[in-house]
Amino acid sequence: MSDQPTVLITGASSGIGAAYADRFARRGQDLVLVARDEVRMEALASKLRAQTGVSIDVVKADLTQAADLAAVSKRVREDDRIGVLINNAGAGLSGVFVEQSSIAQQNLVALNVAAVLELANAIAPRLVQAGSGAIVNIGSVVGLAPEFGLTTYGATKAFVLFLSQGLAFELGPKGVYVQAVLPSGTRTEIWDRSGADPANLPSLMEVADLVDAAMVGFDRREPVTIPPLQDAGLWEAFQGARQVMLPGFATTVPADRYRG
Ligand SMILES: NC(=O)C1=CN([C@@H]2O[C@H](COP(=O)(O)OP(=O)(O)OC[C@H]3O[C@@H](n4cnc5c(N)ncnc54)[C@H](OP(=O)(O)O)[C@@H]3O)[C@@H](O)[C@H]2O)C=CC1
Ligand SMILES: CC(=O)[C@H](N)C(=O)O
Repeated sequence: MSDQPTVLITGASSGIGAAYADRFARRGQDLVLVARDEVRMEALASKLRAQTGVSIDVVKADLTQAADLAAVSKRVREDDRIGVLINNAGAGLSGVFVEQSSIAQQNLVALNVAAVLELANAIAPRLVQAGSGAIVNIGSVVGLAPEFGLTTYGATKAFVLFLSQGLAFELGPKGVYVQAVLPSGTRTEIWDRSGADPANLPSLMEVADLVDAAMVGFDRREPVTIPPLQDAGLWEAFQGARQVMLPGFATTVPADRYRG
């Protein structure tokens, strides 16, 4: 057993989550892999156990199902070897808002929002008590861009960014590191799964490049890591513009433009 914290990764059966599993295993950290496809996770776990010698548990769970989410949440809450949560499981949703069914939107929110929130909620008190550990939430640049037209998906990812920034503000001073990772288009199965038109795919980053960049941000304890953003100054300017507004919210008087 490793003396480093165990890493629980949701959505570890493919794509970004599987790449995270590979990177943390190569750092010698034990893993808990969570997703629905047990066969794929077992295959990944066998390979990584053989290559790295780490211990890996596989947990089959559909995080949109209350009983499965509760079981994973209980594990996160109670297993004090788990010191890093990678909140990665997520899905996309193709089509325009008026054509998406309410149930499809609700399922998306269950996975991309409710499960992320529940697992953060399950681990945070324990990490605060320990004064260490990390929560990594996988958002998306789409959460910054209503103009991309992926309204429901983008809204879930805007939630992930806000949650991460709020948690960083609350938990950072208590020794817990919180990172939001905002990929843009990355070559994974998400496009196929969400029914995206292959003819309209954006240019895609390779998943290994995305996760290696995210790990650089992780090691630097960066609060928000945006691997495709070439000019970090743009993000800083965006944050600065937002923060300039904040003191002005403390007023009891409506702005002049709203007074007749
Ligand atoms: N690829 C991209 O372009 C981008 C991806 N992202 C985000 O990255 C994250 C990972 O996606 P990515 O690797 O690209 O896509 P993949 O489709 O390859 O991976 C998604 C993972 O989530 C798991 N998953 C899906 N539904 C459920 C469920 N109901 N319960 C439990 N696990 C589930 C899948 O496993 P299984 O089917 O076995 O359950 C799989 O392991 C997502 O949050 C996504 O929004 C963000 C920006 C860009
Ligand atoms: C489905 C998508 O839109 C993509 N994964 C992204 O977040 O860029």
